[in-house]
Amino acid sequence: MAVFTPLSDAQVAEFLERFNVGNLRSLKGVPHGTENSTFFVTTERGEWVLTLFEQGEFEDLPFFVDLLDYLDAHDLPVPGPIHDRQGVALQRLAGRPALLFPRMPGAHPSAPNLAQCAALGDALGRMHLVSQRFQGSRANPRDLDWLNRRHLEVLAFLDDADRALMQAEIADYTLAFEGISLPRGAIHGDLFRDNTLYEGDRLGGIIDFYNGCTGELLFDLAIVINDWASDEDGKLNAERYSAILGAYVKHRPLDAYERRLWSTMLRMTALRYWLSRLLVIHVDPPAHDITPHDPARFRLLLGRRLNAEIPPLPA
Ligand SMILES: Nc1ncnc2c1ncn2[C@@H]1O[C@H](COP(=O)(O)OP(=O)(O)O)[C@@H](O)[C@H]1O
Ligand SMILES: N[C@@H](CCOP(=O)(O)O)C(=O)O
Repeated sequence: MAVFTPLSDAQVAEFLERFNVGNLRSLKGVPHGTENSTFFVTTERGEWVLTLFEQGEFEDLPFFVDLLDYLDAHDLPVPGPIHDRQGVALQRLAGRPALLFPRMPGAHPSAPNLAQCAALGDALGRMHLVSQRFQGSRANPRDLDWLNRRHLEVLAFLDDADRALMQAEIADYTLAFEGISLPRGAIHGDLFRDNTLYEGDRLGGIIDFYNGCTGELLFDLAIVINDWASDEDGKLNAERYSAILGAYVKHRPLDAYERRLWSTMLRMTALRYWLSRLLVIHVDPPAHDITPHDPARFRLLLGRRLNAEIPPLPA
């Protein structure tokens, strides 16, 4: 269930008059979102996605609009927000902040093949190349400071071994990253398979930029590898790993510090999701009735990254 604020045809038809997108033909609530109300809208001019923002930091919405405008202008496969006849993207509808997007083609890849992995690495490399010049700024809401602060709230829910592991890991990351400055820019921040759409091997779109921020580019890349290149048992799949990274480094080669901190970043981003999922279950239950993601998946990934050799990075 992901339409938290229902909309009538009449409301949406009137809303569309603000834009130059044609007249409403059909409106359909999207069932599988988790945070916002999402609708597929068809007009005689095309297909659109209407998002009503239900929660989160509304003051960050202008950052997301600017970032998507910027990436769209640089030919990245993202839904550039539609601006109204006055040039304004961010709207209000049914008492909620609202954005209208083009509907991107395709479906989420649950088991991406190597061509799909390469397409993702290529797009992410291109994105990070240009995102270093993006002028907007939003601190990474899930950075090491956040880990240091918020892990304290879940320690009581862990067994002794996991509690010791989480504390030792965060202490290790704090030491490893101290005084080091990695290449930074705008990042997606949550680039899981279900935030992409593919038509066959072609990447049709990268969506859901609401964890987008400015931070370390390597953080984004490590999130991608953990989700896209891990097998069911949590081990890294060497082929998918090489396909993504090989395509990525053609656009943005990694520097010496990034190479040195790569395995630490893979562990840190695994722990980031272990922690955020534990927080959802034990500390901040969602406002709506949705099934929480399983923290055990990222506990497993963290264990694998600690105990198995990480394949070499491509040159
Ligand atoms: N621009 C888009 N093009 C195509 N489908 C989209 C687009 N934006 C969202 N969707 C679809 O709507 C679903 C929910 O959107 P999303 O922004 O991920 O919401 P939530 O943050 O609530 O999970 C996505 O999984 C996707 O299927
Ligand atoms: N994709 C994430 C959810 C988003 O992360 P959050 O820290 O903003 O909750 C997941 O799979 O857990």
